Amino acid sequence: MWKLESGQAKTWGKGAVPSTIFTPPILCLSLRELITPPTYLKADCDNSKRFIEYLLEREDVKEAWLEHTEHAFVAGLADGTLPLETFKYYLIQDYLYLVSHNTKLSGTDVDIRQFHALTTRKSASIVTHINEEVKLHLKYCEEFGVSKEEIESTQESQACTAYTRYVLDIGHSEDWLALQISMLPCLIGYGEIARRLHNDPNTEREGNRYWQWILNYVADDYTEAVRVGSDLVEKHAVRQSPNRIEELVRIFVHATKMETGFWDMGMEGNV
Ligand SMILES: Cc1ncc(CO)c(N)n1
Repeated sequence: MWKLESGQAKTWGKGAVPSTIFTPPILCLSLRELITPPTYLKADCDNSKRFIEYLLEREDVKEAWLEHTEHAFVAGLADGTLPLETFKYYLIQDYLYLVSHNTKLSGTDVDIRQFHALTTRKSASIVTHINEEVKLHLKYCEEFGVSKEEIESTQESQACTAYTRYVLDIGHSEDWLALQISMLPCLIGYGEIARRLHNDPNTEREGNRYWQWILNYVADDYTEAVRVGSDLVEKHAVRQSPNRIEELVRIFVHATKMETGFWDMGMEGNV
């Protein structure tokens, strides 16, 4: 994030008139950076590829992405073999995860620029959707015999805490786009997993108690949230320098590993 160095503050004119002179970030970029298109728009790339597509096809992203989207937990949802207690524990933690994102990212208890921006810009749709998902989740938990009281008396797992605090940390220490990228695996991952399982003829439908989970994430409201969130990232990604893209990719990979950690936590039970 760009901070005002103490040496940058200057008094302007006579008396105590304002002001701090802020060095715009653009001055700190080299000319080369400014005129070089982002790596994924270079001549040797297929320019029609959008940023997210480019991201997911990168060798250094692919492995982490597959580990998350094709996790054993996901396979257990697809064929219905995931033990019920495992799923219930995951569900509780997922609720705590969503609530944590919801309250912390909605700007209600964090007063920093990015979070205000999140609630006031269109990107709020991501947070708004989380809001919706929280409500849905409670109903879904009930169907599995998990009450609100049980959820609220359960401690957050380490994986849950690590993930939500990582996103918060990016929000505090980086800028708005970095925050969006740190939430991108969360947004697009479940959408991609559910779409794949939904289209796969080998997925158990009848008699699979987790089929509804798949349906939840192919539902219109979720796919719409994915579309809006993705479009927003696309819009801003084209304006980033190559160095910045590399930084964002690192954030994306880290957040993806946090998603995998969340499934691991689900499989391993109470950690
Ligand atoms: C851990 C996790 N990632 C993504 C989603 C989708 O919003 C979710 N509910 N939980």
